[in-house]
Amino acid sequence: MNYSILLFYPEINREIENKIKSYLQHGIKVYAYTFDDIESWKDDPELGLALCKGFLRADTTRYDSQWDGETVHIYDGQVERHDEILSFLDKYSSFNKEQYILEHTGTLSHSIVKAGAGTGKTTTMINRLMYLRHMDETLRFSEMVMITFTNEAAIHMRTKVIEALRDYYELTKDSKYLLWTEEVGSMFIGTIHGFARVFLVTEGERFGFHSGMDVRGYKHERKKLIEKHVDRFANMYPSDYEPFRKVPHYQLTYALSQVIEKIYNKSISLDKVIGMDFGTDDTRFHFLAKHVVVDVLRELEQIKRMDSALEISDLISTLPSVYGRLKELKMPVRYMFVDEFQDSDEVQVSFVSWLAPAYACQLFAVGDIKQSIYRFRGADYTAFQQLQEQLEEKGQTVRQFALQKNYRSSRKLLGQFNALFHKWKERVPSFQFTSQDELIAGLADDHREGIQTVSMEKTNLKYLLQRLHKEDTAVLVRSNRDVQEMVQNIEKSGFFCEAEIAGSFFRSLPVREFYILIRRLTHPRVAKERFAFHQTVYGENTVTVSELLRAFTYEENFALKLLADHDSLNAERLKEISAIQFLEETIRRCKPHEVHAKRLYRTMRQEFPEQDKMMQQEEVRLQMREYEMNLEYLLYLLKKQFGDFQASLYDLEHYLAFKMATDTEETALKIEQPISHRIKVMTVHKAKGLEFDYVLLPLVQSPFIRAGGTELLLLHEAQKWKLGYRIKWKDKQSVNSIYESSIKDENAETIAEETRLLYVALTRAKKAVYADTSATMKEYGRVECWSDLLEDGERLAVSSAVLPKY
Ligand SMILES: Nc1ncnc2c1ncn2[C@@H]1O[C@H](COP(=O)(O)OP(=O)(O)OP(=O)(O)O)[C@@H](O)[C@H]1O
Repeated sequence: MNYSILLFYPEINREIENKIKSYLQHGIKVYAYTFDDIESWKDDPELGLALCKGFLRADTTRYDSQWDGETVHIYDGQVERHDEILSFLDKYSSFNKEQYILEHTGTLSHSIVKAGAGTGKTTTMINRLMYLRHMDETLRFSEMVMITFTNEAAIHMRTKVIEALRDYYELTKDSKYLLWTEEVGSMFIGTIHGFARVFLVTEGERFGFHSGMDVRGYKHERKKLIEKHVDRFANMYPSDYEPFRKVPHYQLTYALSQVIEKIYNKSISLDKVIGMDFGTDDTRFHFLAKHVVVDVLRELEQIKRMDSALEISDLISTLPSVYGRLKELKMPVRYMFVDEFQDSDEVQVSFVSWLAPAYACQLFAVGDIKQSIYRFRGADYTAFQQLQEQLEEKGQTVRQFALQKNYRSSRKLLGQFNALFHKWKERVPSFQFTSQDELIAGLADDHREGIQTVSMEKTNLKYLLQRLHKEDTAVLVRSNRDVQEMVQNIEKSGFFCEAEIAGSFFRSLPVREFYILIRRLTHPRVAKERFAFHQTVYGENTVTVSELLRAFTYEENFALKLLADHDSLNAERLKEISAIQFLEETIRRCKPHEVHAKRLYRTMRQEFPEQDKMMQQEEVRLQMREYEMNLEYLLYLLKKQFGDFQASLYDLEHYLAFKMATDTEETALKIEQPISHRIKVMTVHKAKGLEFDYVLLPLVQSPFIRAGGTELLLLHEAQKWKLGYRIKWKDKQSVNSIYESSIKDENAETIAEETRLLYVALTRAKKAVYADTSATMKEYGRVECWSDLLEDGERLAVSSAVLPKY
C-alpha cells in the first residue's frame, strides 16, 4: 500500500483507532466509516488534526443489517468487487464515491469531470496529484501540468500543493516530502496562455519561437496605427470616408480599437480576420472597419516580428499553425490537469485535445457548465462536448464523471438553491438544470438562515453590516463600477471594505499625495498647487479655506504669502541631490503614513462617534501600514522605470500623470487578513472559486442589457467569423446587417450568461445569502436583472425530490 486505505468497521475500538493512527503516521491517507459514534475523534490530538487536514475522512453511516458484522479494507482505491459497499457509504454518509474513484483511477483513459459548485473539484485535483506521485516511483511533478483559468488561481493551486506536502511532512517526518516540495517548483502550474508560451518556445524553435521572446502589450502602438490607417483610408477612399468626416477622430479610433480588442479576446488569427464577414450598413462603416482593422493587424504583426515579441492573445492564435506541423515533441508531459474547462474557447479546446494524444498523456479536465461566465472572452459553454468529440475522433477513451455532493453550503441553502435553479430553467431556456445538476448536502449542519430577501437601503444596510461585519462576509456585484458604489455606501455607514479594484493603485491616496508633492515643486508659484500640497500629509493642513478667504487681498500672491509660513519643504536641497533622493528624504522626514493615520483617526471619531472604537483603531493601523507599503511600491516602480538618479521632477510628473489617467492594471496593495472587520466587496468574476459564510447581493436591479449604447458581436458560424455592430457616433449610428439579424439571439445568450453569474454568486455562500429584492420572483416577461431571478428562501417550495438526500 502506497497511498490510502478505506476501512469499514461496524464498531470501533481502541485497537482500530491505533491502527488508523499508525497508517496516518506512515503517510497513508485513511477513509474510515462505521455505524459507531466517532464524535470523540475530533477531540483526539492526532485524529482531530488528520480530520482537519483531510488525511482522515471519517463518518458514521446509517445502520443497515446487511453490513453488520462485515469489515472492509480497500487498498489504494482498488475498488473492484466493492461497488456495493461504496454505493452504500456514498448514499448514507459524507463519503463521496465519484471523488474517490476519480482520485484513485489507475486506467489510462481521460477523465472529464462535470461538477456543480462546491463539490470538491479543486480538492479532488490536488488529491489525484498526490495519488499519482505516491503510486509511481518514476513520475516527477515536472511531468505533470496543471492549467488554471487565472494567474491567481495558479498561485492558489501551487500553495495548496505545497501545503499538502508540508502536511505530509508534519505527519510523517519523512524527508522525501521536503524533496517533493522542491520538485513542485519545476511543475508547470499556470494559465493556458502561460502554457502556450512554454510550449511555443520549447517545441516551436523550428518556427522561429525562442525563450528570449518577449510577451507584452501593444496598446499604444495599436492606437497610433489605427490613426495612421484611418488617414490612409480617407485618402484612398474619400467618398467612403465622407460619412465619417465629421465624426470626432477619437470616437473613430476608439470604436476600431474596440473591434480589435474583441478580435483579440477571441484569439482570432490574422488570416481568419481577413476572411471575416463585416456585414453591410448604410454608413459603410463595414468597409472602413475591415480595411483599417486588417491593415493595422498586418502592420502590427510585422512590428512584433521585428521586436521578437508576441501579445498574450497571439500565444493562443498562433498555436494551430505550429502544433499542426510538429513531429517530435520534447516536453515530458505525462499528466495534464485543466481546471475551469467550461471557460475554454474553441482554439483552446482543440489545443488540449491535440496535446493529450500527442504527448500520450492522461487528461483530467474539470469544470461546471453552469459556472461558464467568460463568454466575453470567447469561452464557449459547449467546450466539454467539443473536447469529448475531438478526443474520441482521435481514438482516445474518455470517462465522464459527475460530482454532486456539495461540502460548502448549508443543507437549508442547498435545498433552496435546487428549488430556485429548477425555477430558472423555466424562465431562461438555455440555463440547463436537471436532477443530475442538483447539489446534495455532503455534510450535516444546522444553519437555518438560507436565502433571505431584505431591502438594503441605508438604514437596513447599516443594520445588516452591524450584524455581519465580524463574520466572513462578501458583498458580490456584477461590475467594477458596482464595487466602487458599494464601497462608498459601506464606508458612508462607518464600516470598512476590502475591495480589489484593478487599476486602483495609481489613483490611491499615497500616489495622489505624492503627485501633489511633485506638483508643489514643479509649480512653486501656483497658489492652487501650494494649497493642495498644504492639505496633504506632507503639509501642515492647518490653514482652512475660510482662513484663506479671509486673508484675501487684491495682491496676486496673497495665498502664497500666507502659505509660505506653513511650508517646511526645503527645495534648495534639489541643487545637491537627485529628484528621487529628495523625495525619499522628504518621506523619511515627514513620515506621511503616520500623519495619515493620525488625521484619519481624528476624522473617524468625529464622523462616527457611535462606532466601535477598537474596530476604528484596527482600521487605522491597517491603513497606516498600507499607506507605507504603497508608497514604497511607488518608489520601487519609479526606480525601476528611471533608475536611482536620472529622472527630473518633470519626468516623474509626466510619468505619474500618464499612469494616473490611463493605468488599468496595477491594484493598490492591501494587507490581507484571514479574519478581518473589513467587508469584502468584489465582482462575481473575482469571487469564482472562493467561499464565504455570508453573501450579500445588493444592486440586483441593474439591467443586463442597456439599450442604445455601442455594442459589438463576434460570431462563429460554419467555420467563419462574423462581426455584428451597433456603434453610436455623435449625431448618428452605424448598425450592420449581422447585428440586426443576430441581436435577439445574442440577448438571449447574455441573459443566460447573467443567470450563470448569479449561480456562481449564490453558491459561494456557506451559511446564508441576503439579497436586496422583493420576496417573490417575477413570474412572467423577459428576465431583465438578477432581481427577476431571486426569491425569498421561505417561499421556495423545496419538494422532497430536491431535498438533500441524507
Ligand atoms: N470529500 C470531502 N469531504 C469533506 N469536505 C470536502 C470534500 N471535498 C471537498 N471538501 C471541501 O468542500 C469545499 C469546496 O471544495 P472545492 O473548493 O474543492 O470545491 P470546487 O468544486 O472547486 O468549488 P467551486 O467550483 O464552487 O469553486 C472546500 O472547503 C473543501 O475542503
